[in-house]
Amino acid sequence: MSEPVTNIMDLRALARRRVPRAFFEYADRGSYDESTLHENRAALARLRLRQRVMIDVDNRSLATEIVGQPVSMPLAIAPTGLTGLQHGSGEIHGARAAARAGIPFCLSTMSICSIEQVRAATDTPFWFQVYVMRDRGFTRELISRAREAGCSALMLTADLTVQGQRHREIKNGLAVPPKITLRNLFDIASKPRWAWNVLRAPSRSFGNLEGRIGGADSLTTLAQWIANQFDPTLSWQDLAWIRELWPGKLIVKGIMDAEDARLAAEHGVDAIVVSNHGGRQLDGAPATIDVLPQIVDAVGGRIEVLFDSGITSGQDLLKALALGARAGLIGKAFLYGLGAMGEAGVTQAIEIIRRELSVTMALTGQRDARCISPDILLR
Ligand SMILES: Cc1cc2nc3c(=O)[nH]c(=O)nc-3n(C[C@H](O)[C@H](O)[C@H](O)COP(=O)(O)O)c2cc1C
Ligand SMILES: CCCCCCC(=O)C(=O)O
Repeated sequence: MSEPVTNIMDLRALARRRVPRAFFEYADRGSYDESTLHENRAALARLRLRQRVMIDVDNRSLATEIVGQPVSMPLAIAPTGLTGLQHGSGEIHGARAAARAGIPFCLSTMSICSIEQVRAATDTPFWFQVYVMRDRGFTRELISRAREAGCSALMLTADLTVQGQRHREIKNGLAVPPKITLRNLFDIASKPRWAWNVLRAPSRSFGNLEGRIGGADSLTTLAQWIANQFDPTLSWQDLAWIRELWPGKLIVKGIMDAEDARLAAEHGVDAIVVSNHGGRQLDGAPATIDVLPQIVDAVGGRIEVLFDSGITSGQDLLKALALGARAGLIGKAFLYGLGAMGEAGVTQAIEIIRRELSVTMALTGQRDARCISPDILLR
C-alpha cells in the first residue's frame, strides 16, 4: 500500500508516475543548466524563520485581497502552457479547483482549453495571461476575447519575448499528438489513466491558437512556430496600447529588476509578478526571493507586488509574504497536483499549502496574513 500524500513533493512523485515523461518533464524542468530553477528553491530554503511562543494564535486569518479581489488566502494559480496535457481538460480542472478554494486562476495564452471553453465550464471569473505576438491583430483579438469572457485581470508576460531553451523538450521530442515512437508508445501504454483523461477531453487542440498553426504536427515544430510568434520588440511604450484594450486590472509578470519595477509602476500597471518564469527562461538569473526585497523597496507601495518561482510549501509562501509580496503564485506545484490526481489533486495542492501556511503562521506568532513582516525572518 502506498503512503498518503502529505506534501507537494508527494504529488510530484505521483505525477511523475502518471504523466508521460515528455509532458512531465516539460512541466518539471528548466532552461539550460537549470541553475536558476534550482536556486529558486535553494534560496527559499536558506531563509530561517523565527520561532515565537506564548502568543495567542487561535484565530488566524489567511484572507486578503489581490488586485482588489477578495481571496481566501494569498495564493493564485500561475498561467501554464499546455496544461491540458498533464491531465485532460486541465485548465478547466484548475479553474474549478481554484474557484472552490477562493483563489484566482490564471489561464495561459498557450492553453489546451480555450478562453471560451474555460468560461463555459466555470462560474467564477478567472485571469487571462497574454503573450504579445508579432501579429498585433491577434494579440488584440485575444485581449478582446478575455474581456468578452469576463476575465477579472489581464496578466502581461514580459519575460518571454524570446524563448529560453529547455534541453529536455528537445531530447524528449515532444509531440502533439504524441510522436509514435516505441518509447512513447510504451510510456503511454503504461499510463492508461492519463491517456483516458486526455483522449476523452473535449479539447485536444491548441486552445486559443486554434486555426492559427498551419501544418505543424509536433510540439518541436509548434515550439519553433510559436517561438517566431512572440514579439521581441515589446517595450514599455506598448503598455499604453494594452491599456486602451484593457481598462481592467493589469498585471505585468516577469519583473526581476528594481529599475523595471519602477518603470512598471510609472506606466500605470496595478501589480507586478516578481518571476523568472520558474527557472525556464534566463538561466543564471537570481532566485526571485533574493530580488524581492529590493523590488518591493523600489515600488514603495505604489503597486502590488506578487511573487512566484520556487513555491512548493506554505513555508515558502510565508517567507515571500515576509519580504513584501502581497501573494504568491504556483506553477509547478499546481501541475504536480493536476498530473497526480486531476481536479482533486489541484485541490489537494492548494489545501496542503493553505495548511502549511496556517500552521507556520501560528508557530511564528502570526494571526493575519496581511500583516506578515520581515520580523518573522532571522537575518
Ligand atoms: C509547464 C509550465 C508552463 C508555463 N507556461 C507559462 C505560460 O504560458 N505563460 C506564462 O506567463 N508563464 C508560464 N509559466 C511560468 C509560470 O507562470 C510561473 O511563472 C512559474 O511556473 C512559477 O514557478 P514555479 O513553477 O516554481 O511555481 C509556465 C510554467 C510551467 C512550469
Ligand atoms: C510549446 C509551447 C510553449 C509556449 C510557452 C509556454 C511557456 O511560457 C512555458 O514556460 O513553457
